[in-house]
Amino acid sequence: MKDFFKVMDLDQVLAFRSDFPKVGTEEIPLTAAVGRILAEDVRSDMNLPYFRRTTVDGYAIQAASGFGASESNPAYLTVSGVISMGESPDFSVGPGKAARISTGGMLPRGADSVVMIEHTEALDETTIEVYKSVAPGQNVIEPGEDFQQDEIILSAGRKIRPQEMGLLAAFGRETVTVYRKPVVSIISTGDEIVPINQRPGVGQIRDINSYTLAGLVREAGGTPLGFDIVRDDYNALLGICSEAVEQSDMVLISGGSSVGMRDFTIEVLADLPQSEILVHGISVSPGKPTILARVGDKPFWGLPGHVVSAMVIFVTVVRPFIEHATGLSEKDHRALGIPARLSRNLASAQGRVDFVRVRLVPKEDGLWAEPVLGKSGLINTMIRADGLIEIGRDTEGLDKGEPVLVMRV
Ligand SMILES: Nc1nc2c(c(=O)[nH]1)N[C@H]1C(S)=C(S)[C@@H](COP(=O)(O)OP(=O)(O)OC[C@H]3O[C@@H](n4cnc5c(N)ncnc54)[C@H](O)[C@@H]3O)O[C@H]1N2
Ligand code: MOO
Repeated sequence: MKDFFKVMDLDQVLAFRSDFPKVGTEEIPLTAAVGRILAEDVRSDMNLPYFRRTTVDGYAIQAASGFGASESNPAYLTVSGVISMGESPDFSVGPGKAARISTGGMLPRGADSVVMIEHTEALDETTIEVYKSVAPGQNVIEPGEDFQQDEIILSAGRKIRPQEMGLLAAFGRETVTVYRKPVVSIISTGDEIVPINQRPGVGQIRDINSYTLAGLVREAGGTPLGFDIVRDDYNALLGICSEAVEQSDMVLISGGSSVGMRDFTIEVLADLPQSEILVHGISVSPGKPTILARVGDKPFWGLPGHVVSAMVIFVTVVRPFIEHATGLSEKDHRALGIPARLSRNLASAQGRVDFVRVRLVPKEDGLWAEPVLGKSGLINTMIRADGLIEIGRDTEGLDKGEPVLVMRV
């Protein structure tokens, strides 16, 4: 009988990431950059903001001119000008003076703060009463307060979110160099699997994994490349696998990873040119029957066929490899979960890591994680779940009320 012959711990498997290269880079328009991974360090070529600017509508003054001012004892200041937006004021504000200014306007020389319009009253064209004092620097953004000239404002490996797009825009970057999106081939195998546009006959099932995996690949920053369903046939599988390796940066094949009579994945992988089996079996549940091979310099995964197992292995193992390929600075999704408390006791076998599907339930006393139990062939358990919790390999289980981290799925 066949057997799993290279069973490894999760962390041993994850350590293989560094054996694989990152994908190349490309220059893209800033408008298309959201979700991409920066491949360059970006340096500021000027202060942001470039000039001292106010955050309110009011009067630019020297703070000392209004010290001690109150409703009952206002300070009287002389208006020496109005500041036009987008221009540098050509006058200064001395002691006892004020200049009308709008939000975002540049402070004139001499002024160090801005008193809000609602804390003043104009007595006539040139005189105001100030009812509230301001501290030096109040209601003002200093030059370089946001970002200083000549600093690294974003480092390579950073995921570009809308706020990073805004920052790049602030520095006039119309294009940005990012890592290419890794192309990930997705192959489903099994004589019983039919395309989703067919009504399954008795003994058949529609291809679920190609779709869950394509969604997961996209979420992880890759581009999925779909293939036709492959029958349980050594030659057919070998042909498609060779094609997939040619056309992509990583291959995922689901089904046929176990040790049954029709599980050819391991043989095909062993026979592909320049192939080395790194892992055959991971000490996790669900998803033990997982294969990782290196074909040339590309990772090739045999994922378990069960719909939940394929997803769990993707988010816990495959995703970190995709993120590595995209150049993303290391991000530990398992450690970044949402803190919650377990709603019931959970038993677990020692010697393997268990990933348990949970639903998040907000209650008066905080967030609770309620296990969604069920076989790993049932997609409904993933539909009802909000995430996964991890039970460590040296733990016999968790007690009701114990703190857990919920990794979103
Ligand atoms: N004697 C043993 N049998 C099994 C073991 C074991 O350790 N010893 N492990 C079980 C576990 S756990 C899993 S998971 C499966 C994994 O098996 P395979 O990776 O070889 O997958 P298949 O047998 O091809 O399929 C399993 C199951 O999933 C369905 N499937 C497959 N592909 C798809 C798809 N694209 N869409 C929807 N459903 C799919 C398939 O019809 C099977 O029902 O092995 C256990 N057996
Ligand atoms: O490991 Mo299987 O992947 O438990 O269902």
